[in-house]
Formats: sequence, C-alpha cells, structure tokens
Amino acid sequence: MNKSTCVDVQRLDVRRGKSLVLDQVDFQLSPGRIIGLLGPSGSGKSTLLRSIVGNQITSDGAVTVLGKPAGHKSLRNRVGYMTQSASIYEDLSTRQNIAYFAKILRQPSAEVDRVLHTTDLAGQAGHLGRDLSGGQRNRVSLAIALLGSPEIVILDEPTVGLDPVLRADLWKMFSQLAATGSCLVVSSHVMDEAMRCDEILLLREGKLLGQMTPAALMESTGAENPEDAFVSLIAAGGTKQVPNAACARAEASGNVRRRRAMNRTLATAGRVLAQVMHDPRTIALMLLVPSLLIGLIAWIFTETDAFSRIGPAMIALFPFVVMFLVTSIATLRERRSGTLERLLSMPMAKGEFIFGYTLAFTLVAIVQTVIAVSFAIWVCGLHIEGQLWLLFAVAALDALLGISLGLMASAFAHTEFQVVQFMPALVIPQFLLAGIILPREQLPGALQAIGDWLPLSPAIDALSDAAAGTTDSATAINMLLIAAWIAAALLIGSLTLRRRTA
Ligand SMILES: Nc1ncnc2c1ncn2[C@@H]1O[C@H](COP(=O)(O)OP(=O)(O)OP(=O)(O)O)[C@@H](O)[C@H]1O
Repeated sequence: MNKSTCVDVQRLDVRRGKSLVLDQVDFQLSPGRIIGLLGPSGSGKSTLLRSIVGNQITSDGAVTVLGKPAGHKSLRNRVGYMTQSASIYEDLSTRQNIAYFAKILRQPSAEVDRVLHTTDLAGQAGHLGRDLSGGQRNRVSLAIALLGSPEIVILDEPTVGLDPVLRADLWKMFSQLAATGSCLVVSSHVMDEAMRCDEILLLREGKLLGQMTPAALMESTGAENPEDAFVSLIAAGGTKQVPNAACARAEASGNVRRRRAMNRTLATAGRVLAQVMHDPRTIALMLLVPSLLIGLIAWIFTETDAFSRIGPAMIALFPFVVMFLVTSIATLRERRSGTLERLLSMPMAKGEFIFGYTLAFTLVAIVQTVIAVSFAIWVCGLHIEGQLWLLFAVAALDALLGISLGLMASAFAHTEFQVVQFMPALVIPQFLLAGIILPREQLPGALQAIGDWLPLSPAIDALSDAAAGTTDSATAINMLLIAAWIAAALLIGSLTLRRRTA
C-alpha cells in the first residue's frame, strides 16, 4: 500500500445470500479528501462502506485501512461510521446519546458540545430520540460519527431529510474536516452533493464503474448537468481514472487498557440505567410485578399452609421470569437498532458490552429482590426459619440467572415477537419440572433427571433451604450451580455477538 493511501480496496468480493453484491471492487483513497460514493439503489454502496468499517463478512480480496486490515482493533477509534438508518437510543436524550458514545471513545464533554453545535442540535439536546424528527435523528447519528474528528469518516447517506441550508453547512464542515487530513467517504443519491466531492466512486450492480473527479465526470460525458452526467455514465458502463495525499496515531497498554475497559463497562451500565429511568412502565414491571404475583399466590392459598412450601419457589420464579423478559428484549432492541453494530465498530469489547448490561440490570434486580422478598415475608406472611441475608443473596443470584439467560436468548431471536415466544418454551417446563408444583423426588425418573438439570432447580432448592434454615453443603453446591449457569449464559451471549455480519 502506498504511503499516501488511507483506504486500499483490492479485488473485493462480497456475497450476501446467493448474490454477488460486490464484484472485484478495486480502488485506493487518499487522506484529506471527500469521496462521494454514488450508485443506484441496491448497487452495493452500504455493503462497500461496511466492508471499509470492517463490519461486513467479505468473500474475497482485501480491504486495508490506515495500513491495517479493515475492522482491526487499532482502527476502532480512528474510523467514524454513520449507518444508513439512525443508530441511536430512542429512550435517551440527544445529549445522553452523544455523551455515551463520547465516553466509549474517551472524548471530553467539550467534544459533545462541539458536535451538537456542528450538527445544529443544541436546541434539541434535551429531547428524547423518540421525540425527534427523522432528519434530527440522522443528525444525532452523524454527530456521533464525527466525535473526535476521526481520520476516516464513513457516512452512509448523511444528508437525507435535511433542509438545503443545513445540508450546505454540513458540506462546509465536511470540507473543514478533510482539510485537517481526514478522509471522508460519503454515499449519496443527490448529484449536486457529488459535485462538492474531491472524487467520485461510481458503483453499479456491485461493480466499480469509475473513480474520477466531478469535473472529469462532466467532461467525459459531455453532459450539461451532474444528473445527466451520472445517468449517461451509468448507461455507458463507466470508465476508470484516478487522483490522491498521509495518516497516523498511537496505542495504549496494561493498566491503562484495563481502566479504559472498566470505564466503557460502567458507561454502558449507566446508559442502560438512564434508558430504564426514562421508561416508567418498565420500572413498574421490574420492581412491582413479582411482588404482586407473589401476593396473588399467597392470597390463593390463604386457607392452606401451601404458601409456606411454595413461597420460596415463587421468589425464585417471578423475578427470574421478569428479568429474563426485560433483559432479552432490551438487548435484542440493541442488536436490531444498529447501535450494537455502531458500538462494536468502536473500541468496545464484547465482554464490556455484556458486563455493562449485566451490571445495570443486576442493580435493578437487587432492588427488585429486596422488594419481592420483603413483600413475601412482611406482607404475605412467609415464615422464614433461616438467615435473612442468605435468602436475599440467593434471590438476587436467581434474578441474575434470569438476566444472563435473557442476554443469551436475545442472540437466538430476530424479533421481540420471537423472544416472547421463547417464554413458554423456557418457563413452563421449569415451572412443571423444577419442583414448584411437585417436589422433584416425586416426579417419574426421566422427568426428575431433566428437572435436576434445569437452571431454575438449584435456585428453588437453595431458596427453600435458606427459608427453612436447612442450609448445608448441598445449598453451597446449588449456589455454585447457579453461578455456573450464569457464567455459561454470559459466555455464550458474548460469543454470539458478531462484529461482522453476512
Ligand atoms: N442480508 C442480505 N442478504 C442477501 N442480500 C442482501 C442482504 N442485504 C442486502 N442484500 C442485497 O445486497 C445488495 C446491495 O445492498 P446495499 O444495501 O449495499 O445497496 P445500496 O447501494 O446501499 O442500496 P440503497 O441505496 O438502496 O441503500 C442489494 O441488492 C440487496 O438486495
């Protein structure tokens, strides 16, 4: 790769499903320039941009960015990426969205103010994502991509839905960024925008038709306006010309890396909690529903002493189910909204993401556990012989089990609807076989064996022991089993996060 090349794409093939979406695409880009990526809808522009960011599984060829393979760890804070759909959190304000990504990129709060101003969003800083217009959401997404003035800025249709004045302002800002040495690759459908670029890449049906300056495009087609030039070049099948200019930055190590990882994990936990705080219904679901259900069960069994037997199992079941549902839907939403793709193109490890989520929901689960257990004991009259602190500890561990299984389950669902479908498949067998309606020893042999290996079984056993004051080495083993299920689920959840998609 030439020293003055910052993006080098060599004979790139990308297959998506059965189609060859990029076919032997070959070009080099220089720093300090704005590159317009043009082509009809479906020609492969987004796929090419994702290949440069390193989020796209490629079939053949090579993409080298700033001297490293695309997607390399060291590139994650050197490449800014704005996806085609606005990848922002709907339940966070504009400022909270930008500030969260700024923390991941270790940018100061002054940088948050700078990009808010640049994208003309200062007036909407306090508005929630879901209350913004389409164009404003795109601008929040653009503001995030501009954080830290990255050396390579990949923008997938950044000016869609913007008025002409703001569009002109943004192009001025793109030029200023390019003047500092950044290389901007901007896909667009708007031809007069293409004329503001230093170079144009023209794609059609996955093939690169040409790389040229806007002036060369006009000259080679003899067209009177850019729109006609584009149509005429597409019709002619293209020609290839080339133009060109240098880049660098350093890495960190040891304790510094660990501290940064901790900061990103805490920033993620803080962000998830901020999202929860904007959603009173979710707070009510998580904190109150388990207690209400425990109260209902106690009421049903008022005339018998059955509640004293199944009460601990209910403390295991309801918080587990609620935490499973909320966590799986929250993480699935993250996967589907594009924010996960954006985060994983930044210096964010998969484990940091998973632990950030786990930490936030664990804090919620602890509050939920305290409410549910207190309600069961002091309102519903659940009689406790054992130590209270142990009961709280096992109940919290059980809620954490629901969280970790929810994180894992979200990897195997494509929609919220599918997550909800997991519920009966996952919860009803546990309700039937984990010793809630009948002690497991009284189940037929094969069912007992299955019941013994369900994740909820050790939680129910340990909670029953803690409530009855009959804790022994079996209780400790059950707590270890819960911890093992949690670790396995978090590991699987983390392994299923993919930086690259097909
Ligand atoms: N997951 C997928 N499986 C199979 N084919 C896909 C998948 N995603 C996209 N494609 C196909 O890949 C081709 C290129 O898509 P891409 O999104 O890169 O085009 P584009 O030029 O960005 O389009 P637009 O301008 O409409 O956004 C399209 O023909 C599309 O149908």
